[in-house]
Amino acid sequence: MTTIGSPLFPNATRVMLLGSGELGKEVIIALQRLGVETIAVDRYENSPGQQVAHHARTITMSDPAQLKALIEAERPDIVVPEIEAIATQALVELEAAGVARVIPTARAARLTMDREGIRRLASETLGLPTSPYAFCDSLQAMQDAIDAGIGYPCVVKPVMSSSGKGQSKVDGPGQVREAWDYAMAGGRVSHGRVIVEGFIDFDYEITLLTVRARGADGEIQTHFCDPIGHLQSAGDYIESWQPHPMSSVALQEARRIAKAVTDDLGGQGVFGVELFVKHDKVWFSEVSPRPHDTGLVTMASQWQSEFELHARAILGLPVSTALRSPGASAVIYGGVDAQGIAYDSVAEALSVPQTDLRLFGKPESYVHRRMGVAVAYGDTVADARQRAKAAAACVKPRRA
Ligand SMILES: Nc1ncnc2c1ncn2[C@@H]1O[C@H](COP(=O)(O)OP(=O)(O)OP(=O)(O)O)[C@@H](O)[C@H]1O
Ligand SMILES: NCC(=O)N[C@@H]1O[C@H](COP(=O)([O-])[O-])[C@@H](O)[C@H]1O
Ligand SMILES: [Mg+2]
Repeated sequence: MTTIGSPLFPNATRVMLLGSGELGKEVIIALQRLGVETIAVDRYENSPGQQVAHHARTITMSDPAQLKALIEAERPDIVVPEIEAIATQALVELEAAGVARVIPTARAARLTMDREGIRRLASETLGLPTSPYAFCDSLQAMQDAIDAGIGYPCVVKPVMSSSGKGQSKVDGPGQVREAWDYAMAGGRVSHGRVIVEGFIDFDYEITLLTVRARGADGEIQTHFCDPIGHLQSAGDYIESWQPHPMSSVALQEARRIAKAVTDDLGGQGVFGVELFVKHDKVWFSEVSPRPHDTGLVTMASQWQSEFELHARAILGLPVSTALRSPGASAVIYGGVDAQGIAYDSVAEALSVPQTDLRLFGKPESYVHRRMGVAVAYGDTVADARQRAKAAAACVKPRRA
């Protein structure tokens, strides 16, 4: 039996989001619709989620002392990591001490915040197919790893980064130093360590949203959403669509890999399992133990979006991953470096039939910061993609 209290009363069911960007904002809205009291935490004030939560807190989430102090003071029933750059070791300790229930588990948050943790688990412990890789602490070590077998082209990424920050493709020896310097400057938390991966020449890549939720019998069940196809530019997603067609062999393999990883990580909630596919061969790339940016499309394509699924799964409620319609999403970048920007031509965007917009309300725009997204549904994926792109292209962010 799941009981939910009343927000702002002593019996409230209180959920704390660690990271409150565009993804957390939607999780918070989903939780609030179920009567949950929400606490949005982020590294800066007036983050998207903080604008809609009952409570807003701003701390350095990568500082274990600050994170512990906040969780001990607030004592939420559930703690939901939303971004990688968190002092996850503090979460492990708080969970072990019975102070916090972390989604999906503190160990999953710790392993996935660092590319090394999740890559070694997937490849070396679970034996899943991945690109060849090496972890390196210096430019020389990276050059040696490339020469010793990773080869060219390869991809260099800080061990702690997301949305392509600090990531670059290296086509030959002349680009190695540049890739190292870019990685050092681009991580979310500077660590001086990178992963260098052999480049996989895939036909397409997908996110397989995988939900671990309790069934009526109280046992954890694994549910798969339809595969989400996506396009990336500079390591960051620009378009996604659902469903992405796959051969039954590749789909079965994708589900096998997703199940193996999520079974090991455990807990309850949504996972975004990123996979590369060529013919019937599937490689594991990485996994988010939380809703995924490419999954924004599910706001148009599923009966229960990935955010609603996450809210339900963590509260122990039933879930359905059923598709409602083919759908697509297209990203709106800031285009300018400025605070308090304005968005022109919103009506034109929404005059594209079967579309919707999310303007995240981030207080500060950068040229390449994701500030909004257009979502669309259609008779086919091609139709939905065309609508989402048309709507996104209408929106014109500018200096106020
Ligand atoms: N080894 C590889 N071979 C080919 N393409 C790659 C490889 N690694 C990464 N990419 C491309 O770069 C994209 C981003 O890589 P990755 O997911 O590792 O970065 P990220 O910073 O974690 O991004 P996000 O936070 O958006 O998931 C991938 O979706 C893929 O398109
Ligand atoms: N790929 C991970 C991802 O999309 N994460 C989303 O972006 C936010 C950070 O955005 P910001 O860098 O613009 O503050 C995070 O809080 C999360 O919502
Ligand atoms: Mg990724």
